[in-house]
Amino acid sequence: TASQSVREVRFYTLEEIQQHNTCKENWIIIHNKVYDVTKLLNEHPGGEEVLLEHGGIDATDCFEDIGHSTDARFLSESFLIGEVHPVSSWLSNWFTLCVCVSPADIISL
Ligand code: HEM
Repeated sequence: TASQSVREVRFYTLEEIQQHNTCKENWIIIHNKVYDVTKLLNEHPGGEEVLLEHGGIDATDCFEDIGHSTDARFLSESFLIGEVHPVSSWLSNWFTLCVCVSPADIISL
């Protein structure tokens, strides 16, 4: 039916994404999209270390610096679970610009 073809976007705040950075789960952010790469860890050709290092945070620069192939980008789709909530993302950028700290630092206080 028509309703089934509509893909809903699940939004996550940066705080929620951080909460899934545990020894059991590994969520990362690439271009404002959220990926649960827990099941990729063992199979990632670049190793699990780089993914773990970016758990709960933005891995866009690292992902792009490596120059991932088209295949890798296609593969990433299967780990996509949502997007960073726009307000959360905006606030984070604002904090980083104006206060030179990330909200994650404040939350951890
Ligand atoms: C959903 C996310 C990701 C997927 C599906 C993925 C997939 C892949 C694949 C298929 C390769 C083999 C080379 C290629 O096809 O381009 C690769 C290599 C690599 N990836 Fe990823 N990757 C992801 C995220 C990341 C992130 C976030 C980082 C860095 C923090 C990273 C770092 C690397 C490195 C260092 C290599 C090795 C490059 C080399 O040996 O020349 N990857 N990845």
